[in-house]
Amino acid sequence: MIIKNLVNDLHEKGLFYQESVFSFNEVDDLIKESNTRFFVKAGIGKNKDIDNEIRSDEISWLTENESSMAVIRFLNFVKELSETLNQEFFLGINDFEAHFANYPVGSYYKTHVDNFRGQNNRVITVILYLNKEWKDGDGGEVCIHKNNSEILLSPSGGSVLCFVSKDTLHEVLPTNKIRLSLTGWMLNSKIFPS
Ligand SMILES: O=C(O)CCC(=O)C(=O)O
Ligand SMILES: [Fe+2]
Repeated sequence: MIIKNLVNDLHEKGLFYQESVFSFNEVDDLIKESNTRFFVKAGIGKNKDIDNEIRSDEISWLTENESSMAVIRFLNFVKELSETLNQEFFLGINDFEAHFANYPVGSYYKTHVDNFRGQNNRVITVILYLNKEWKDGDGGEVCIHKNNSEILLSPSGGSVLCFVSKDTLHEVLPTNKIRLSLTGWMLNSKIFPS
């Protein structure tokens, strides 16, 4: 059901957001998994330049051989979604990349689209938020800029946000609490030179 709603919303609005897609148990397992991992400061663009003016989160990429059941559940969710999107819209999705992202207090990610200049192999962005008990005032909302309006969404635990990567301008507002997520991109292999 979730997958069907998700595909419909992506088709009609280029955007899907829903709370409680993953349970608090699943969120807990992913938080535990993130605590075992090594994070590095996130970079910008192909060269991974560090620029604290643009983004100040820390990330830990998933690898080819993840063994945590919680991560595998997330990957299976993405696989089912990619297969459905390919069947319905021939998007040619054939790969996936993802990282945990940890935003320390005060950090943010300024307005951007999710493709490096001259590349558009990121087709759909999928984010699972891992913050239990997120309240108004905690900041860290994701802000989507669309058709001259702004949509503010909470990074509350278990919520999933998906959008079309190439033309969705978005940003992460400064967070007042540590903010954790699992962020990924469904890829197709087409990379066009700039
Ligand atoms: O965590 C979010 O809400 C968005 C993160 C983001 O825009 C990115 O990692 O490209
Ligand atoms: Fe992004």
